[in-house]
Amino acid sequence: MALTGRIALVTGGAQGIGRAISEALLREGAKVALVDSNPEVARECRGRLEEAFGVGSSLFFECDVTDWAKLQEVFRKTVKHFGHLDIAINNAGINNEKDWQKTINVNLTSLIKGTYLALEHMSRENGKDGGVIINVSSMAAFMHSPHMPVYTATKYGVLGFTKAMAEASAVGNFGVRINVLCPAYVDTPLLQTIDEEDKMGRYFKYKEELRQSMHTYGILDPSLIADGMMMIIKDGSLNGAVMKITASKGIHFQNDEPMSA
Ligand SMILES: NC(=O)C1=CN([C@@H]2O[C@H](COP(=O)(O)OP(=O)(O)OC[C@H]3O[C@@H](n4cnc5c(N)ncnc54)[C@H](O)[C@@H]3O)[C@@H](O)[C@H]2O)C=CC1
Ligand SMILES: CCCCCC(=O)/C=C/[C@H]1[C@H](O)CC(=O)[C@@H]1CCCCCCC(=O)O
Repeated sequence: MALTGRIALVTGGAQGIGRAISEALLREGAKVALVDSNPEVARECRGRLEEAFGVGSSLFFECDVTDWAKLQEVFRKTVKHFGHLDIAINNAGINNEKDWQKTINVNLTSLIKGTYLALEHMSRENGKDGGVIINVSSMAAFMHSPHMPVYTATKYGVLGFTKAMAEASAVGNFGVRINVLCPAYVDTPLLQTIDEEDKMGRYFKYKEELRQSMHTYGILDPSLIADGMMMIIKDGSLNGAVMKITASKGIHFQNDEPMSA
């Protein structure tokens, strides 16, 4: 998919991985709707992006992805403003083992809703022209840790949901490629949550072990995750792909064992 004139929507787009992919998309001539619940980071991000890529290349929506009505409105306004939607990246995610139900609501429930909204505006089922969806899981879906059990559960859920939706899209001829991306540790503010007792709750006492895990496995730059996302966006053959990104192997894919009869 060449990106000039393509329209992307990125949740959690104002910081970290979401900001990295938003910048990468803008550099390649796409237009981006950034959806984020944090007005401060969004304001700073907007200033930088408009300075670098011009006013009008991006839209900013202050929206908590758990607010269903607002999320519907954001998708609707994006399509109304730009005319169509080609790329949806469900990236927004948190780590909060204390308020673990919020973690499920942001990381999984709202990602499911974001996927369905993207299909509403992209699927051939609805007379649209197709597109690509990237859902962000984690290597926590392959190497669980005792420190973040609910975060881990949400990332397992994102993996399974996305693989199933890719199959549904193929069977239903949606014309939408649906893929999942599983990074290891990435150098973003999310990692600071391991030092916050109000986020780690009962698992706060394990923070040194988590630090050691980060040291063992390394911490990736967000730009590498953006590179992986761009690969998925540009490779029209990818549907149902599970992209892993680690320090040891870089960008690579999970090869599923064939289903046995
Ligand atoms: N940083 C890491 O080590 C890894 C992160 N991931 C995943 O990557 C995704 C992005 O994470 P990071 O960029 O690291 O986090 P981050 O905390 O740096 O950025 C997340 C962005 O999402 C926004 N956000 C959070 N909750 C929101 C909500 N309810 N509605 C709208 N926006 C919301 C935040 O305001 C922030 O701008 C998450 O799904 C995370 O689970 C996966 C593997 C590793
Ligand atoms: C602190 C909140 C952000 C958590 C980021 C994340 O998703 C971390 C995942 C780790 C999980 O909690 C336990 C792990 O071991 C995950 C990292 C695994 C890295 C594997 C690298 C393997 C390799 O390099 O071959």
